[in-house]
Amino acid sequence: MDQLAPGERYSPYRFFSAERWAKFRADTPLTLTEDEVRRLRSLNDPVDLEEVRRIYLSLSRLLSAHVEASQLLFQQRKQFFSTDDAQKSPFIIGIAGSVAVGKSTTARVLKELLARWPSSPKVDLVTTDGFLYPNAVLRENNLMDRKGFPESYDQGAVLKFLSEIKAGMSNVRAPLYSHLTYDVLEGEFVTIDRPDILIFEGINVLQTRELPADGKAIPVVSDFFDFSIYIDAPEELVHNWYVDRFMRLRETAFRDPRSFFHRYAELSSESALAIAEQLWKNINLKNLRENILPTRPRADLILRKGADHLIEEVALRKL
Ligand SMILES: Nc1ncnc2c1ncn2[C@@H]1O[C@H](COP(=O)(O)OP(=O)(O)O)[C@@H](O)[C@H]1O
Ligand SMILES: CC(C)(COP(=O)(O)O)[C@@H](O)C(=O)NCCC(=O)O
Repeated sequence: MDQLAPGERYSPYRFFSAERWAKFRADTPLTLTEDEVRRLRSLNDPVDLEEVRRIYLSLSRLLSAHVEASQLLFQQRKQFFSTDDAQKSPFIIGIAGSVAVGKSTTARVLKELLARWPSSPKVDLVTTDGFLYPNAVLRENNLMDRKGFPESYDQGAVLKFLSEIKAGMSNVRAPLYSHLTYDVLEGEFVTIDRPDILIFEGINVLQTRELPADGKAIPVVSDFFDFSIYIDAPEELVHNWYVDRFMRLRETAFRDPRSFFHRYAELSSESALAIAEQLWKNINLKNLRENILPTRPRADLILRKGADHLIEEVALRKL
């Protein structure tokens, strides 16, 4: 299951090497600078302007075609219903993938590229960590070792948020999370006010649930998506990225006394390494195998990374 399917004939995807994919950029202009990319990337993610040129410009062009097509369909629906008062809802892009695979960098780079289209769309980005239950609730329910698993999120709040966004409502609030305190920021929200495009990023966004026996289906998060992306990489590489990042954070963020992991800043590197390995193996790897990787075949587009976070292969769902 670790390789993307090599045979295209019976696959729902078309596969492209990064080099072939880069050609679909056509005349899409490069609207970011090296400094901007550096500012957008996460700790330990070496994405640079060349990677934006190679991968993200073609992706931006593809997404532009999808957004245009959805606007056209919206106009046709209006004609179909002979109505003029239909509310245009935001185009929602979901981004999924393992912890430490680099979702945040991709989401931020895309947000900037899309916002710089000639039509200057309003693009917002929301991450799902704000919808995690607060640590107090997780502790009460013995779920601290299940952070990131489906049951650690307030799924009802996620669905309410997305259905309000899709209904075209203004000033919809999303809760916020702090990686520093490792907890939801109580009473802090970001307000999303009718964007043209919303990027919704998190490990769990393509998850499904069992079909209800009574036929009364509750929606899943991806029911609200117009396009979905899964960021993929071999398990061993993601493991290395997680551990390397943890060791870098130990020298930076963990030094802050407010950091949940502050106590690890003073540990020997061997002990810190052992903790990182434990967090990876007992929580994030388990979650990747049980809940995240199984959702990969649901994505419209899969970006497959190799060493150094560089994308080596792109798989696009056939129409
Ligand atoms: N313990 C931490 N302290 C500070 N920042 C963190 C910590 N863990 C993760 N981050 C940052 O949070 C963001 C999200 O990380 P993560 O959920 O692992 O997803 P991804 O690496 O796919 O973007 C990244 O920008 C990462 O650098
Ligand atoms: C907060 C996360 C679950 C990521 O959540 P997401 O933003 O994808 O909803 C993850 O960064 C995390 O904290 N995992 C728990 C184990 C660990 O400390 O690495």
